[in-house]
Amino acid sequence: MSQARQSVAAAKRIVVKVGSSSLTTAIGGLDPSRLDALVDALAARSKAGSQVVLVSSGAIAAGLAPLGIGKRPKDLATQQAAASVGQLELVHAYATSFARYDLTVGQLLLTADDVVRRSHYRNAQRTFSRLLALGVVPVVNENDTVATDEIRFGDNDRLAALVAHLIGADALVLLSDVDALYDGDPRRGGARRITEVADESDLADVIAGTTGASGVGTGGMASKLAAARLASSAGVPVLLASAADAATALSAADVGTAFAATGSRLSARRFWLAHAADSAGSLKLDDGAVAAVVTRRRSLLAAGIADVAGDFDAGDVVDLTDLTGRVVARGVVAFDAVELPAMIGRSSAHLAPEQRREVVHADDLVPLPHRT
Ligand SMILES: Nc1ncnc2c1ncn2[C@@H]1O[C@H](COP(=O)(O)OP(=O)(O)O)[C@@H](O)[C@H]1O
Ligand SMILES: N[C@@H](CCC(=O)OP(=O)(O)O)C(=O)O
Repeated sequence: MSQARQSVAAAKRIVVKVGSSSLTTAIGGLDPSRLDALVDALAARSKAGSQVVLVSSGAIAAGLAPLGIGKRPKDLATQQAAASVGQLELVHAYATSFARYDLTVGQLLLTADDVVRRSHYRNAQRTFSRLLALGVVPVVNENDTVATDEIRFGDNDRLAALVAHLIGADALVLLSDVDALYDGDPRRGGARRITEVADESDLADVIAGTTGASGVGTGGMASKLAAARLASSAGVPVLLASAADAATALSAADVGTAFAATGSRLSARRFWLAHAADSAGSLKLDDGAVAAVVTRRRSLLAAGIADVAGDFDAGDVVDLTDLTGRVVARGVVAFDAVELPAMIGRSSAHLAPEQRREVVHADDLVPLPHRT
């Protein structure tokens, strides 16, 4: 059995994400028998001593039937109305279902702001940890009713990966309507199941579609793959499996696709910087500066900057790119955007005394893995 599967089986703290398509019926609305089957598996895990956090989609899908709407609406206002009605149905169904095992659920609705702003990030961390200490099963979703297009996570796979790191989970399980990652969309036939992903090379031939079969979810396999990469590169092993296989998936059986943790666990601050924070602009680095910050983990000095874009203030997060525009790192910038153009390309000796300091300090800088 692979290390990743063992980690899922042994995880003391585990985040499980389930997609809309795994909770709803073909004619719309929640499917109580599928929801109960999922809760059976999660409750068993909880009774066995693990802390379980459930990230559940399905608010919009669950709201369609009560509102007499036939298919997933395209406009944001109707999606929000459906989520408003559906989220209530969803948590009520979970509360009732977990109560069969004397387990209490708590609802946590997050917006992107809750992880983008550092003070909010810490606050969310505290809430999770208190809920878990109290033996509650947190049921998490995006706060769809207030999220606007600009501030949306947009997909719960990413939200689940962020939550897994936020709470220091030992493993992340992504449950869907498909039983594994394949090298191509299995609906087309001839696709091969990927059982283990040890590193990026195992994903070289994989084509992940951006739409699901059900029409009720978002993002398709592409968003699951992105989330699995995000979590595994930050030290959290991931198992992607079918919701119908939840019980076996949680007990290390050979189902689904297991992603080994590739990177080391980042501190909460570095993870936030790399994956959650909004970037307010970018700095284009020459080759020497890229090598200095990415390979040698040095601070970024004005001399290595070739160009500045965006309207940021000192203290904002910016992307650092190479000369081709590829993002190689992110960091907290120490100068306002208006001040930098006159400084870039100059060595310290040619800068005013108050400008002779790092533009991005090494402690505030995270290199990003190269993605093809
Ligand atoms: N390479 C792939 N491997 C597996 N499934 C894929 C792949 N490419 C596309 N898909 C499709 O993605 C779907 C899962 O996405 P989606 O329905 O959005 O899930 P959920 O609602 O669980 O978030 C599968 O049903 C499958 O048809
Ligand atoms: N927050 C939305 C779900 C968004 C989402 O990512 O959906 P899915 O692709 O089914 O996991 C909802 O509850 O309807």
